[in-house]
Parts: sequence; C-alpha cells; structure tokens
Amino acid sequence: MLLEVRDLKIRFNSRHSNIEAVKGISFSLDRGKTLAIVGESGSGKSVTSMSLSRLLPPPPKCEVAGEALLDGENLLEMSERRLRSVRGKRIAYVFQEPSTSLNPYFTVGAQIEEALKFHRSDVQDFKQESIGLLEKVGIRDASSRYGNYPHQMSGGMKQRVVIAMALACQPDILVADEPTTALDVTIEAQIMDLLRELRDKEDMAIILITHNFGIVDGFADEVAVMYQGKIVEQGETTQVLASPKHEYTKALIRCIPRLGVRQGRLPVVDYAAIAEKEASHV
Ligand SMILES: Nc1ncnc2c1ncn2[C@@H]1O[C@H](COP(=O)(O)OP(=O)(O)OP(=O)(O)O)[C@@H](O)[C@H]1O
Repeated sequence: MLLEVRDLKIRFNSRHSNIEAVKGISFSLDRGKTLAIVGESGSGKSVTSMSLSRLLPPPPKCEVAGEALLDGENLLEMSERRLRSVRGKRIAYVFQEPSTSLNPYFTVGAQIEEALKFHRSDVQDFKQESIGLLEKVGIRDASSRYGNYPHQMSGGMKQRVVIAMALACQPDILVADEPTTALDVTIEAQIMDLLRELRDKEDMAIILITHNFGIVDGFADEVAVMYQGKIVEQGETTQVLASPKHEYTKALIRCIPRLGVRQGRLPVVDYAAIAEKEASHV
C-alpha cells in the first residue's frame, strides 16, 4: 500500500477555543488509484491532506495524532530534513485558486524551471523540460506560452501550469484540493480529463478533495465522505453512489446537478434531520 492513514486526529488550540477538526479517520491509497474525500466546507478535508506534508501550524497551535504511512514510513514523525524529500516531491498539491500558487512577477516558464531545479537533479535542459511539461498539460504553442506571465493566461490555463509544476517533481501522490472550484463548468471538465489522463500515464495516485459529488463520479475509484471531522461513509465510488447508506451522503448526492433535468431550487442539506437520524442510531 502506498499510503495508509490510521486514526488521524487534528486539533486546533487557541486561547478561546479548541477545535477537533479531524476525529480519528482512517483510509488508504494504492499506486495509480484515486481517492475522493468529499464533504462540505469545514468538514476537515483540507487539513487532512495538509497534515500529510505537515503543512499545518506546529504544536501547541495544532496537534496531530495517529499515523500516516507512506510506503510504511510515518510522515507525522519523520524528521524535518527527511520530510523535505517528500513534500512537493513525493506528495504534490494543486489548490483551488491557481493565482495563489503562481508568482505574478515571474513568467510561468521560470516558475516551472524553479520547481525542476529544486526537485530534479536528472534534468539537463531545464527550458526544454519545462516546455515539455507545458505540452504534457495540454497548453498549445507551449514554447511561446513559456514566456507568458500568469496574468496573460486564462484561469484554466493557469491551473494547467500549476499542474505542470506539480508534475515537475514526478510525485507518487497528487493532492488536488478543489482543483476546479474557481473555474467554469466546461473548463472544469477539461481539467478533470487532464488529471485522469495524467494519472493513467504517470501511474500517479490522486487524492481529490471536493464538496461536489458530481466530479467524483467516473473519476475516483474510492470515496470517503467526511462530515464534522469524521468519515461517515467509505467505499467504491460506484457502490456509494448507487446505494449510499448515510443520510449526509444521500444529501450530497441529491445536490449533484443532473444534465437535462430542470432543477427548481437547489437542494438544501437538512442538517437538523441528519443529526436527528444520527442520534436515533446511537
Ligand atoms: N489554521 C487553522 N487554525 C484554526 N482552525 C483551523 C485552521 N485551519 C482549519 N481550521 C479549522 O479546521 C476545520 C476543518 O477545516 P478544513 O479547511 O479542513 O475544512 P474543509 O472541509 O477542507 O473545508 P474548505 O473546503 O472550506 O477548506 C474548520 O473548522 C476550520 O475552521
């Protein structure tokens, strides 16, 4: 198993409050496979993925417990020095808003080269390799786009550049955290197609973090549904979509817009009803 997360707990402490953001979750991921972590805002998806590269504030502000084994080695206890060979190298991230991952003052080519110089000692011609990466993520006329600044590109193109930067280090795991939320629907489909194609070609595992069950269908092998810091349902995507067990999963699935079906009011997740049903199960 490539990644095995066991009983992960994340807690934020401040003078005024302690938040248990993640309350003991477990999941695993094989090479070349995709796991979607689905849940609404605040359910703990992002902090879960960030904990894998120890991108969260240090204790006492944030306390992380449990295990996250990458090829059997616990990421949560690894020395900072060792972790540097994992962060961005074996685990890379693509976040929601491409502009926050790109520096507006440098060309996209220079930024991809920077990622290559940092992570890849095997590369001889950085410019050529960067242009190759731009081509790989589907940017047409890559050699002239290489000299563009981020503001000269559309949102979809910028997200492709961010994906190229992530690929520069040939990661084992790509964490895509709401990678299409800032993009419109047609571009969303293109970026999801690109991720699917890269996963298959590069034999990379993907952790897709999203609130949108619609993009999980046909993309992820497995899904873990997070609700208030816990995984409430987990399994093969086709299985979960066909027969969801938990009320919260059912509510999220009801929110998927269906092609050709006129949607009246957007379905609303009825949390009071979910809490009531949950309580009656205890
Ligand atoms: N740096 C931080 N300090 C304090 N609390 C935090 C911090 N980061 C996250 N949290 C809290 O942890 C909980 C989980 O946040 P997280 O960002 O993982 O949610 P999410 O499901 O990814 O939602 P979103 O899609 O909005 O990011 C939230 O209650 C959030 O307020």
